[in-house]
Amino acid sequence: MTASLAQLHRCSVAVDLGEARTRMYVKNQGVVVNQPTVAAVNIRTGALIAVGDHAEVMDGRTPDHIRVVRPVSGGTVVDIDMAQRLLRNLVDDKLRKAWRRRPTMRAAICLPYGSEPLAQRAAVETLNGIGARRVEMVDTLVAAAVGCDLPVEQPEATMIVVCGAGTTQIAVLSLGSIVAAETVPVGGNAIDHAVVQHLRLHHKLMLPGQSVRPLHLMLSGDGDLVAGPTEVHGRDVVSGLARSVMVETEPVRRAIASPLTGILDGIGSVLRRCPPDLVADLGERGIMLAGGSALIPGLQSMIRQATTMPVHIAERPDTCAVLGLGDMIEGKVEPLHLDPMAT
Ligand SMILES: Nc1ncnc2c1ncn2[C@@H]1O[C@H](COP(=O)(O)OP(=O)(O)OP(=O)(O)O)[C@@H](O)[C@H]1O
Repeated sequence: MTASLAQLHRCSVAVDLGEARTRMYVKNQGVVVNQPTVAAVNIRTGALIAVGDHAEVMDGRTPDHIRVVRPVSGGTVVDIDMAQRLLRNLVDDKLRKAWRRRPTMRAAICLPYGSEPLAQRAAVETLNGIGARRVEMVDTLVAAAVGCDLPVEQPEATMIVVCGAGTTQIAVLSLGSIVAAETVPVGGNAIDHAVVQHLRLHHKLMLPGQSVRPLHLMLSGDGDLVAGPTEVHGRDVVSGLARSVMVETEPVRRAIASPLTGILDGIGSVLRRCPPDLVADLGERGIMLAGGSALIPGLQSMIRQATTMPVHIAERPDTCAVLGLGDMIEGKVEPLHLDPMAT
C-alpha cells in the first residue's frame, strides 16, 4: 500500500484518521489539527452541533435528540459523510478554501496494516470531501517508524508496536518495507473497558467514560512505583446514587494485565515469522512503542520482561504517525541509494 516517496512529496497535507483522534499535518506548517474523532449531531435536523474536543465532552451528557458519533472504528471510516463533515469543520476556513481552489490538491493518509480495499476506498472518499483530487496511502506502521526516527530504509531490522485506541499494530521493518506484521484487536478502548469492569465488579461502581483518563494518569509513571489510592466518582450499581470510592493502584494494574497479553501474543507471532538475522538485530536495537496507548502503565515493562529485549517509548508516541507522514511529504526522508561499485 505504501506510496513512493516521489508521490508523497507532491502531497500538501498528511492525515491520520484514527478511531480516537484525528491529526492533520500541512506542508510547511506542521500539525494543524489534533482533535478527537468525534462529532455531536442533532438527529432531528441533521445539523452538526460540535466536533472534536467540544463534542467529546458532550459524550454521555446529551439529551435524546443529540447524539455523539464516532465516524471511525477499528481504523476504518464507517460513516464517510460524517467523517467528511468532521474534517471540514476541524480545518481552518482559509486553508479549506485554498485547497478547494487548487485543481491538483493531493493528500496522504496513513491506514492500518492490511486494510481491506473497501476501507481504503472509504478513506480516499473522505479526503475527496475536503478537496483532495488524489490520495496516496501509506501503512501507519511505516509512517510511525519514520516519525520515531527509526532507520526504516536501512537493511537492518526495526520493530515497531503502534498501540491505538481500537487496535495494536506490530511490525518488523527492513529496507523501507514490512517484513512481518500483525494487527491485534486490543488497544486503549479494551484497557478502559477492563478498568470499568474492575470497578463495577469489585467496587459496585459504574464509572463514566470520561473518568477513566484520571485513573490512567494515576497508574502512569514507573511500572515499579506503586502510587497511593485515588478517589474515583461514579454511580452506585445498586442504588443508582452518586458515590465515590478509593481505588488502589495494584488491583487496577492486575485488571488491565489480561487484555495486554493479547499484545504480547502478537509480538511473539511477528518475531516467529521473521528471519533469524533480523531477530538478532532486534536484540540490540529493541522494540519501539508508539500510539497513544503506548503510555498505558506497565505495558513497557511487560513487553520487556516477555521478550527480554530493550523497549523504548517514542518521544511523542501519539503523533508520531502523522509526523512521519509529514516528514515524507516534506521530502525529509531519503530513499536508500545502493552503489553497486562500492567496495
Ligand atoms: N497517558 C495515557 N495513558 C494511557 N492511555 C492513553 C494515554 N493517552 C492516550 N491514551 C489512549 O490512547 C488511545 C488513543 O491513541 P491514538 O491517538 O494513537 O489512537 P488512534 O490513532 O485514534 O486509534 P487507532 O490507531 O486505533 O485508530 C486512547 O484509547 C487513549 O485512552
